[in-house]
Amino acid sequence: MVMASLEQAANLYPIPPGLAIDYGTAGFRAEASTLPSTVFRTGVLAALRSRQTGAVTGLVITASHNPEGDNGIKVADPNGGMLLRDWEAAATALANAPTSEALAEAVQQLAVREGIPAQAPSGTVLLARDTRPSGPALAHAATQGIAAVGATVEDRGVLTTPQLHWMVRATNRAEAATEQDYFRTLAAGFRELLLLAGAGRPPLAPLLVDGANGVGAAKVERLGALLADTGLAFRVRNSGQPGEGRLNAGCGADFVQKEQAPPAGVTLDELRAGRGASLDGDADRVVFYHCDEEGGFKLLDGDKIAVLAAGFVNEQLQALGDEGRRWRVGVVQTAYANGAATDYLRNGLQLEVARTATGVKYLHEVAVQFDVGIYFEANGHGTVLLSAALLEWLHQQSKLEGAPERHTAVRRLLALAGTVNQAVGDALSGLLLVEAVLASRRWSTADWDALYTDLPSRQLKVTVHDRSVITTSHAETRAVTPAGLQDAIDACVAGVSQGRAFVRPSGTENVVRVYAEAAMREQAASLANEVARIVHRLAGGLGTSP
Ligand SMILES: CC(=O)N[C@H]1[C@@H](OP(=O)(O)O)O[C@H](CO)[C@@H](O)[C@@H]1O
Ligand SMILES: [Mg+2]
Repeated sequence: MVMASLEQAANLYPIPPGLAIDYGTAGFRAEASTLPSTVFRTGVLAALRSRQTGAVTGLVITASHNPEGDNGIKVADPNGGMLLRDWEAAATALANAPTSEALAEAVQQLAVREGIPAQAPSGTVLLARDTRPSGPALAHAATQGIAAVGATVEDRGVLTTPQLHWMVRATNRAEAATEQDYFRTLAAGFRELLLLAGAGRPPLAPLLVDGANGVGAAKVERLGALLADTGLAFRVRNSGQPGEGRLNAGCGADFVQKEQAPPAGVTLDELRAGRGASLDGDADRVVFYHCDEEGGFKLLDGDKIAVLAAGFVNEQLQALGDEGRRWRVGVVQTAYANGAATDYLRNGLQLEVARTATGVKYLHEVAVQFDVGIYFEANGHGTVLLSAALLEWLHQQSKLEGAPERHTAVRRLLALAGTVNQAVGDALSGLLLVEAVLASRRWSTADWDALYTDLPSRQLKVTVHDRSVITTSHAETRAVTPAGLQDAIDACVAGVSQGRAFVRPSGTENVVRVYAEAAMREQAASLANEVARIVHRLAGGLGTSP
């Protein structure tokens, strides 16, 4: 590596005064104008990771559900998953190195620590961005960073986050890895699942899709066009076209899930006729909703998707008898999972449920330990992963003669692995997964919703002077600091029927998140309010108390 050229290139991207940025829940995120140096340096890091592993890595420029003026950057590891956690600290160190000399030094240290030989292959990074106006300039900064350490960049243009992750995984497996291949793979899996649903199934109902005015809108249109002959009809709202609203403003998966309300441009009346779904700003999350019998808005969140997927997988494995039952199925959730969902998975479906900290990188790590690992955050970010051993066994089984039900189960599981992105959570996969399972089961949205009843819950955000004063333990369900915070929360929860509440600093926004659930809606809301006031009082709240 030629450090002089790195230093020279880095001089064009000086770090803004006072910058302190952290590789958080899902990469770096901040107001876009503060990001060029961070993005340049993350380009350097992704190139080094590629060089170290001898495989391509990926970079996506996006701030997902954040407002349009923010942006960010995430690294895709060679397996298509999130950046190895060991490397996150290096990403933070590189981003915060105060001068270009300090950056070169940090790069040297990383090269030594990770044993990256000077003569290693130069490295290749696949690059993509979402639709934010700040994207092209930041993509240029990333390109410069990648080039500064002699690696090659392949700019794939505007893509969803999961598309880029899928491409990284496919490239490193020497599989076809263009965007067209991505669409073809998902579509082929979906067609197979529909075929196996049998001739008697009702036609697919049209689905309203809220594209959050982001990258997912155009991609979902393309997917829909490819599958039009199956009867799948996406009616896209918040498409980001001129005249529509702004990215994530009053729409998108995060808004709908947190507010438990329909997105802009979708009325309850329309939902009476069919279900809707909302993607987030980079299309790695999806939540569904419908209008219930009382005429109210009902959310079907990531927990509901996990339950639907888990039940379907479970049923296929059961159909394979003792041999099927020897494969371990596990569902991974975070503390935000509704208590009723966890209960249904454990006691209704008799499945193993694991719990991790927030952020799909943690869920994914645990999910890969199962033969079928199903993970979804309540906000709709997740996927279904099938192990290599299970896939190989299924391929063998698919070649054998056997009872038709057995054969169907094998083919369904294989089709699932194509439909559902095996690299990361993917909203487009989520749409197809839900539609295919509902069609297979001949279920309406109401049938799906009726599997279990969510405990009422409420989420709030509190702005504090420094959110890092809150530290947590037990998968973020207990506050360790500041002193007295957890005791005060415990005291509030104590009197509430089926009450549960926790707080944690967000890793993507400058807020503290409050979660509360309880047997009754009003109790969940007042518990959340009370806890928010405690946070404001004990953790340095800004402005007036909530
Ligand atoms: C409560 C919640 O939804 N938190 C989200 C949010 O993280 P925070 O660290 O809570 O800001 O964004 C993450 C990235 O999309 C996602 O993984 C996570 O689940
Ligand atoms: Mg996202």
